[in-house]
Amino acid sequence: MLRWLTSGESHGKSLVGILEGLPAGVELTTSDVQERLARRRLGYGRGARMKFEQDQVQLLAGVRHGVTLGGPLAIEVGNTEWPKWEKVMSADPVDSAELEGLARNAPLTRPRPGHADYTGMQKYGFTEARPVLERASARETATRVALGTAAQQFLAALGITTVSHTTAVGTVSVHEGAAVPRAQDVQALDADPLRCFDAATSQAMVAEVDAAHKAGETLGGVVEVVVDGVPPGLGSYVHWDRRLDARLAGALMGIQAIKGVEVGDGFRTAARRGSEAHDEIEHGPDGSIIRATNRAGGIEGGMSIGDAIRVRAAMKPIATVPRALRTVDTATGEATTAHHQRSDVCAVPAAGVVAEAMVALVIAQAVLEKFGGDSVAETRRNIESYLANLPELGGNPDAAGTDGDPLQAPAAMQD
Ligand SMILES: Cc1cc2nc3c(=O)[nH]c(=O)nc-3n(C[C@H](O)[C@H](O)[C@H](O)COP(=O)(O)O)c2cc1C
Ligand SMILES: C=C(O[C@@H]1CC(C(=O)O)=C[C@@H](OP(=O)(O)O)[C@H]1O)C(=O)O
Repeated sequence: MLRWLTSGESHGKSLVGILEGLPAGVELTTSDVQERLARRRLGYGRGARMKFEQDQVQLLAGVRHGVTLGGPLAIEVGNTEWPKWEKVMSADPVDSAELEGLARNAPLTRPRPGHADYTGMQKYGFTEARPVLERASARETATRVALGTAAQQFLAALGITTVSHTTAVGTVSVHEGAAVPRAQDVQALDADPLRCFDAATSQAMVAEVDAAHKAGETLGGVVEVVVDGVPPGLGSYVHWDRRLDARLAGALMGIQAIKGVEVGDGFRTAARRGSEAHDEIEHGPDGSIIRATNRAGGIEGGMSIGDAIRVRAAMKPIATVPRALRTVDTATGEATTAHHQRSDVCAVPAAGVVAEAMVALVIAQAVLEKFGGDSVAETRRNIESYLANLPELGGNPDAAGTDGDPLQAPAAMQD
């Protein structure tokens, strides 16, 4: 079973992630992780912190000479800003005289609507928001991207690729039916200020961010993750918690500020008639069974069907609004405005990179559940054997690749 945990505070010394259950033989280097983390920092509209703070990656355990060993993987993402926070965030007690007068240590008693501040203080018994926001902050997503890199490397070795892109920022969105990026488009996406695959829409998104910035506002948006090469049959219809769509949705909703998830055409499907909503089954040119469309996003009955998986996540606008929202000072009870030092105007492109990492972790988990394997080679063998024996029910008897026997695998999949 693949499982993962993250630890660390926004202004702590380091974030640490542990990934347990990854097979041996996955190629993974420090620069692979660094590269993905750099991608998470991209995006028009991110705040000052992305410029002055750096991620310092160390593969602490589970990898030797660039290849995983099969034991738990431990990745540290150190924070170059730590010297400035050493006293404020010290694990050990600090003399109160040393903290006195430190602006960074000023109690945050004006909780931000839309963030975890107020209820976090109530729930954990804090009198100010610092101890809450340190963990609630999306800085933690750096760890997910680091662990997601390992999952993506594993999946890539099996021919499964993941890519994310921005489909909406505020009111600007890519048009229905716009081209969907694939793995080979990652460089082009990274070069786009908003990781949007449509140049004209991207320009409009830049203008939307500029307008929000000028107005002291923040923005949300929508990201999409596309996974190619997934074999049919991951997940299951037999129980709610085994459904692949449910697991992907849970992982995406677990990202800070994500408020909605769509699988395939999702909410748009709800407005269609049945005949326009589903993916009809037909014979491809070689007689194999294919789908005429991919509206379902590659998942039916809680199982991957073998077509590209497409999932979208909707992000709410950043909670730390420069034009500060109304709140109550928890120390005095007076009506006031929420604390604001700085913030991202829009972090949607970064959320896409995080979403991609979460999707990769869930798909890797589902692959290992179905196919097992202590080494990548073993997982690959198991997948090949499964595919070679997967019956192509209803294949065209006259076409190459099947003799029409429903239990006969297509020739292309046989050893
Ligand atoms: C990549 C990323 C960057 C974010 N940057 C900020 C930020 O600069 N300021 C802020 O207030 N919230 C930011 N957020 C959102 C907060 O983390 C989020 O609003 C908070 O956790 C509450 O959201 P929730 O109700 O979904 O938990 C960011 C989220 C993500 C995913
Ligand atoms: C540090 C990161 O994101 C942070 C996530 C975040 C939040 O409230 O979620 C708030 C901001 O931090 P601050 O309030 O200190 O400016 C972001 O910069 C990061 O993604 O690495």
